[in-house]
Amino acid sequence: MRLALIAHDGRKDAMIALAADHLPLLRRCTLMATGTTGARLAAAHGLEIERMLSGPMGGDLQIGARLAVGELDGVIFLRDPMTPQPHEPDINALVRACDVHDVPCATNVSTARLLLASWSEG
Ligand SMILES: O=C(CO)COP(=O)(O)O
Repeated sequence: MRLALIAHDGRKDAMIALAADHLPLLRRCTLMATGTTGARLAAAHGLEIERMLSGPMGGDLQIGARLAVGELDGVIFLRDPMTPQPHEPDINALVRACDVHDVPCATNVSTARLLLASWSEG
């Protein structure tokens, strides 16, 4: 399973907690992340993660490009719905790419837990 993990600043603690509950699965996965999210996850859990640029610097676009060529099986993208983001077009492009290529994309913790539980079984 090849997963991308992305969280806005207001959702990074939620991402760390989510990952803590699914470490056996995540350790079996090939992981990529935007820059700061990846750094936080690596520091908190020792996960091996390919880190892209930070989101506002183009990291979402890098992940979208990899997804578009078939290199991802799922995306967990904990967006902060309460805070405007300067790179909103990049965020929309990544979520759109998930829809274009029919790649599962969880944008909140509840959906992410459902996907992770499903992937843990598979
Ligand atoms: O902004 C982001 C996603 O849109 C996340 O980027 P960082 O993980 O670098 O904070």
